[in-house]
Amino acid sequence: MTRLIFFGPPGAGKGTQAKILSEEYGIPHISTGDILRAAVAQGTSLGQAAKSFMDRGELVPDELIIGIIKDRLAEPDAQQGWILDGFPRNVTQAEKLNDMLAATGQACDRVLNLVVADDVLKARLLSRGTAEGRSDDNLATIEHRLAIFHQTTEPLLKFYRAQQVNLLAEVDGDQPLSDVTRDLKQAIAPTA
Ligand SMILES: Nc1ncnc2c1ncn2[C@@H]1O[C@H](COP(=O)(O)OP(=O)(O)OP(=O)(O)O)[C@@H](O)[C@H]1O
Ligand SMILES: Nc1ncnc2c1ncn2[C@@H]1O[C@H](COP(=O)(O)O)[C@@H](O)[C@H]1O
Repeated sequence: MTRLIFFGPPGAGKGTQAKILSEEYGIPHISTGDILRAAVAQGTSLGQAAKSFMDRGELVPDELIIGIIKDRLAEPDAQQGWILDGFPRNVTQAEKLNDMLAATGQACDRVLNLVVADDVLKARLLSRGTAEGRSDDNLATIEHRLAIFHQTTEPLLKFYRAQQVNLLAEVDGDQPLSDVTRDLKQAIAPTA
């Protein structure tokens, strides 16, 4: 059973690595950002409610996000484990996740913190904006997303550090892709 949270700032490589390891471990990659972008593209009520927050680089209100995660974690494919990417992003979300897991006798196995410096992140996100056309990958919104990360999301590290010894592991995300994957695997299963 593998239940993992990929943690880190925008552009740290959470999605890239989650895709690789979800295939390797045979567990779903659950990205709240991907779910929201799909909802925006489909014009659903969730997408309409989330769009202006996403365009500004603000966090979408907790009640919307928590509902998404609750429904997604109840799907059959999520019963054997998962990789969360982009959730939780504040202490309220982390507490709700703990409550949801406790209600079904589950727990997170590892929180993997991908560490990358802001100047590297900015360069990565600007080039992703050019390559993939993600509308929030413009300089002003990138800078705001980084500020929100440092103000609101990064304090979660203290929350997880206080939860349980060895729950949180730090990985250098500023290395070639395969080295990051290797270090993540080592942090997930140190004896493997
Ligand atoms: N180790 C790496 N070295 C160089 N570039 C990388 C590395 N990992 C990811 N990238 C590139 O950086 C960009 C951001 O990566 P990715 O989308 O995986 O980040 P993320 O943490 O999921 O970001 P966000 O939270 O904004 O969605 C992508 O263009 C990706 O190809
Ligand atoms: N967990 C979340 N809480 C609030 N808002 C969220 C969350 N996950 C995604 N968002 C919104 O979507 C964009 C893009 O997210 P990425 O994880 O970078 O793909 C983010 O800026 C929030 O507006």
